[in-house]
Amino acid sequence: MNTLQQVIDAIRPLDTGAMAAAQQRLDGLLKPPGSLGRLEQLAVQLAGIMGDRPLQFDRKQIMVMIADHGVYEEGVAISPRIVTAIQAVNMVKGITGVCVLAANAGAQVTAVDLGIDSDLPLPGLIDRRMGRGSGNIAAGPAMSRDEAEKVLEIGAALVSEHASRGVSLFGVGELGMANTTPAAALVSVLAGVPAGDVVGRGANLPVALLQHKIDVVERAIAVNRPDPRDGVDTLAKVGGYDLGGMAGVMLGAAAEGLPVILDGFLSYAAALVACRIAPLARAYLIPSHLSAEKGAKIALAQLDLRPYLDLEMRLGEGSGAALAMNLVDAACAMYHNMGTLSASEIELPAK
Ligand SMILES: Cc1cc2ncn([C@H]3O[C@H](COP(=O)(O)O)[C@@H](O)[C@H]3O)c2cc1C
Ligand SMILES: O=C(O)c1cccnc1
Repeated sequence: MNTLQQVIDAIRPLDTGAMAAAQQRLDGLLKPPGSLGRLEQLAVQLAGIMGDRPLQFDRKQIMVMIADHGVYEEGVAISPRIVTAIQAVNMVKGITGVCVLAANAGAQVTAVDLGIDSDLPLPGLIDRRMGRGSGNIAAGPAMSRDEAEKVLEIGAALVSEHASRGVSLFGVGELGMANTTPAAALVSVLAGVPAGDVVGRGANLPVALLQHKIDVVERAIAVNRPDPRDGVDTLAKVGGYDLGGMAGVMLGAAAEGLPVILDGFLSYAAALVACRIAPLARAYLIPSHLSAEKGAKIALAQLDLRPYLDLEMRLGEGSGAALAMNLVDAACAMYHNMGTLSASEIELPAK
């Protein structure tokens, strides 16, 4: 398994030559140049990521990073804690939202246990358990710095294992009751905004409990004093195993030179961690949808990413990443299969 430093050192800027060539091809396709809008920009980004490799993604994989959270005990979530384990098993059964949307996009789902609070390993999950949930961030750190590095390395290693088996497009997802609390703490710290601006209702927390959740996030930051310049420190102090695993998947994909599609709010928090650790990783991130969670816009603005879809979704699991895989396929189909202006002897004035 590569060390975090090796993963960081392997990340390269995008291939600007391939991007210029892709732009030229797009401008020559049978349409007014630019008229396929952001689908064209997506194709250019993908071309820059793939360089001289084919712009084609036959094997797609959504990595669902799963863990419990000590901060659950502060009463910041209303779903029973056991739902993490139950829903993890449902991932293996293929009946969750992400599984159904992934199947519809021709993608596989891998469910990774990074720290579910359960007596025994759960059948069908990849067991990378770091413990039975991270620490309660309202009282102390989520994990040690060593554990934070390890969970990032685990996420990156899972990507390289799948890449060596031919996966060329990744999506991130997560599962973990109460995880919108550490995610809000990460966004508050890394975007430098008050907790009240980024704490949302997660999975239907009653509005009456929202101020309590804000107080818990503020306490977590006051107790742990994370250093916003240090992504690993911030993850260790106010993050969680699932969020760290997601950041690791992003760093791993960037290190492999492969695109990785974000999901909702939890993925934005993890992306802020990944980009704080390795700013070059950002170029490999493909936003999918605008989560309905409060704080989504702030997190995406900090990442300087504009989502493609706005379906008012707030499920998580990787559901938005699965949907955006259809967009990636569309961008590739457009790029390869459209006719050209020149073959139809059409000449257009410059853009
Ligand atoms: C049945 C069920 C399925 C889910 N799938 C994703 N989440 C989402 O909700 C949780 C975060 O919200 P909070 O911080 O309020 O607990 C995470 O597990 C997230 O993946 C679910 C939540 C539930 C209840
Ligand atoms: O944005 C998300 O993905 C999200 C929001 C709330 C709860 N679970 C997931």
